Amino acid sequence: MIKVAICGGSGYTGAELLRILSGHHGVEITTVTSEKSAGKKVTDLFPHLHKYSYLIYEPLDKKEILNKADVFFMALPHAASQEAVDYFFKKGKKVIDLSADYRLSDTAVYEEWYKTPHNYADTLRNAVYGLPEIHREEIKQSSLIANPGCYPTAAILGLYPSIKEGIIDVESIIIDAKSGTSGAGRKADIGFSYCEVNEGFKAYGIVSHRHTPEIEQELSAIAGRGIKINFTPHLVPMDRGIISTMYAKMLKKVETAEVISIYKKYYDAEPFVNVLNEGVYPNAKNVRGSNFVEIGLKVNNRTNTLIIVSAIDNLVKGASGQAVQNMNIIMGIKETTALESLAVFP
Ligand SMILES: NC(=O)C1=CN([C@@H]2O[C@H](COP(=O)(O)OP(=O)(O)OC[C@H]3O[C@@H](n4cnc5c(N)ncnc54)[C@H](OP(=O)(O)O)[C@@H]3O)[C@@H](O)[C@H]2O)C=CC1
Ligand SMILES: CC(=O)N[C@@H](CCC(=O)OP(=O)(O)O)C(=O)O
Repeated sequence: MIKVAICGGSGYTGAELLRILSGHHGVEITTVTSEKSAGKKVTDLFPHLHKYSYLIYEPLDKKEILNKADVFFMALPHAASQEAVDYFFKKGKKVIDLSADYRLSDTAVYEEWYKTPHNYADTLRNAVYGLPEIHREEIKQSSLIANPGCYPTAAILGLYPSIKEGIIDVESIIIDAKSGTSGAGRKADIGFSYCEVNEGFKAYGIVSHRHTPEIEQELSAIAGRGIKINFTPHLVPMDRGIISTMYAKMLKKVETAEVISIYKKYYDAEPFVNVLNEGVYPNAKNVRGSNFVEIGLKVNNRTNTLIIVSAIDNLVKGASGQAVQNMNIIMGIKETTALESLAVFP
């Protein structure tokens, strides 16, 4: 049995880790942390997680919980994660960080976009960006996984084959993404209260969203040169789900059917990527509650543009599902364990 601790187990991604791991027979959850709910049962906050009636939240006391687990999931806000990740990693534990603290390989870029210091450049050098479809071999060798952001997961997987195959002009990429409200976490915030979000639909973080450098870092590595993107996120009144619609000018004359066939070849062996047939486009509902990614493609011959649409569940492939996928890889377990469920539809 792999002993698992979830630091930040009272938030949405922490709760989603518990839900997914409830179907993982090789795992025992020994520790869940919360500062505000220390002393309460998991089921006091989340009755749907009744399988865990024995689990009681405790504060994140690093020394106290160190020997209770082999794998530490860090489901904490960025900045709050940095020190604890460094501590558990240096003590020889496997660490999967759901925050953004170890995703950007350059601390100066992190500090510019997150407006907070990064104090662990030495540990950062050991982190692998945990997108299995692109970095599986490095993930296998690593004990510190920087689990990707939700928008970057949808965008990078959608763009990867087109960039790799030189189909699109990387200077022209536009990423227009929409997320459900759980993407903002469970914390109380007026901007995410019912009346503010329900029946609304708004753009935010234009030009300034902190996922911009993360997407640029990964796309630049794929392209082999520096890429700058236009990325605009939107908030939609759904609980969960991301749709990312991407546009790029084409460098080659390729018809839709051929682009789809290239994508199918790229993702043929990938258990969680579903490239849709011509004329079928992603729906956030088709991936809700699942670790799947849907990708739809269409060439606009009139404007010489490739349009790529990807859909994920932000809490699953965009966070906790991908984190479990990474745990399975680093622990040498079948990668799809506890992740095979199809979407909840409708
Ligand atoms: N929501 C999403 O779709 C995605 C989220 N992420 C990232 O995952 C991480 C967790 O997100 P999410 O679950 O949504 O966030 P939530 O706000 O829902 O939960 C945050 C958790 O962190 C704990 N926490 C907050 N501050 C501290 C602190 N200073 N020290 C210790 N514990 C603390 C909270 O505990 P307490 O009970 O004490 O408040 C809570 O358990 C974030 O970094 C987020 O950016 C990544 C991809 C997608
Ligand atoms: C709807 C919404 O608010 N979404 C979040 C993204 C969540 C996420 O993936 O954030 P991290 O990179 O911090 O892990 C946001 O835009 O800030």
